[in-house]
Amino acid sequence: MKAIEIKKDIYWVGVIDWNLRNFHGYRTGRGSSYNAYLIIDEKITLIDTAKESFKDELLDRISSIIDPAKIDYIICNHLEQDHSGSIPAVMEKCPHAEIYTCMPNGLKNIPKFYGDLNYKGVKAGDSLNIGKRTLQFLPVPMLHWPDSMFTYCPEEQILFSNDGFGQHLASSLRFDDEVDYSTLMYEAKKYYANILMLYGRQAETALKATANLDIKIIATGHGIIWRKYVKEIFANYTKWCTNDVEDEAIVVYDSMWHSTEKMAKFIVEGFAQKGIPAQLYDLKENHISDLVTEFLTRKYIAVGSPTLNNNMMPTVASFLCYLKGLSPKDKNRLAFAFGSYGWGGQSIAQVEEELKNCGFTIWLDNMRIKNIPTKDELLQISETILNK
Ligand SMILES: Cc1cc2nc3c(=O)[nH]c(=O)nc-3n(C[C@H](O)[C@H](O)[C@H](O)COP(=O)(O)O)c2cc1C
Repeated sequence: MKAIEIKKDIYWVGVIDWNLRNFHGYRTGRGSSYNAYLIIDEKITLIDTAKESFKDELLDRISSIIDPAKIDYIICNHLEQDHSGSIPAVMEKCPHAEIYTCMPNGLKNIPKFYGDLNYKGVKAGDSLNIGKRTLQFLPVPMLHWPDSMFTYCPEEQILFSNDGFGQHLASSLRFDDEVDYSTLMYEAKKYYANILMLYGRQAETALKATANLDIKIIATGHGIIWRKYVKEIFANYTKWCTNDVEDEAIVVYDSMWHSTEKMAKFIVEGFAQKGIPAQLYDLKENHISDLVTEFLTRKYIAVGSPTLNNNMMPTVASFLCYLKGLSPKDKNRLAFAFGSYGWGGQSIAQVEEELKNCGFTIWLDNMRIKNIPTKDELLQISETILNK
């Protein structure tokens, strides 16, 4: 396993997780990578590590450039184990190295992960001279853990952004101009939606903190390194974190006997007649992590469930639980609930309640239809949307 030079004396020494398909519930259909970077300077510096199970691959790539015993500094931009898990394995090779982590939370928490090692805390404005180069630390708390930080190298104009701007995308290629642009941007959007959407304010702060930096390369902690499309990924992050949505709708439902499904189709029809593009998703066929990705840039959301044993269907509950956790709590997002029922029909109000808990504005009274909808009832649905 060889290191890949991304700039003179700066190497990607990460690992590729080709077969990763589930990252704590986020479906990662294209795998991922855990990117680490080795800087050869007067002080040899390793930026981030990798999941513990990939430690041999990481050490192999480092060893293709230098003996890991020579590492002086390890920068831990984020404590989560996919980036920090190989710290003990690396420290076994270079026991005198110093580990830099963000203050206060990184420094406070890291001993619970890796015991008593040689930790140094850094804060906003701190920098570390490593020889010809300097590393400046930019804490980005809650993007997406309390200890998260970016590390910037002004001499090289590289931002080591850890989870920021990352994508779960496994590839033997390392740079944005080498891979398919729409796949790359879709995976960056999916990553933002599933990991960072609830931290929009923190993302905005992070963007402001980097606005005055000259950044030619964003060396991410996952996936592909940005060098050609730096402006584009910054522009998209600005859109995503400010809830700059399109006048488009997403309709999500489950259905046992197709009645709620019929309603869903006439909801899409109503949006289409109104000139609002809408996409329809059956929760039996679609993964919630794909649906929140679609939701990210759409203004309208309609969620439907028939009543099952006095409740909404578990698939719908799961989707709403996930959405509520990630929700940007944006009042400009417009929502409503719908569903078919047999007698009590409790599911529809439950769905509406969860949409309120997501922080959305309820745009339409919920739509309830007893048993199988008639043609007239279905036409009424699309007309209600059209006339709103
Ligand atoms: C196992 C089961 C449990 C149900 N429980 C309820 C219930 O508690 N309350 C209710 O109003 N309807 C209940 N229903 C009726 C369905 O909500 C009704 O048939 C509805 O039209 C189904 O919509 P769908 O075709 O979208 O699945 C139940 C149906 C089934 C099959």
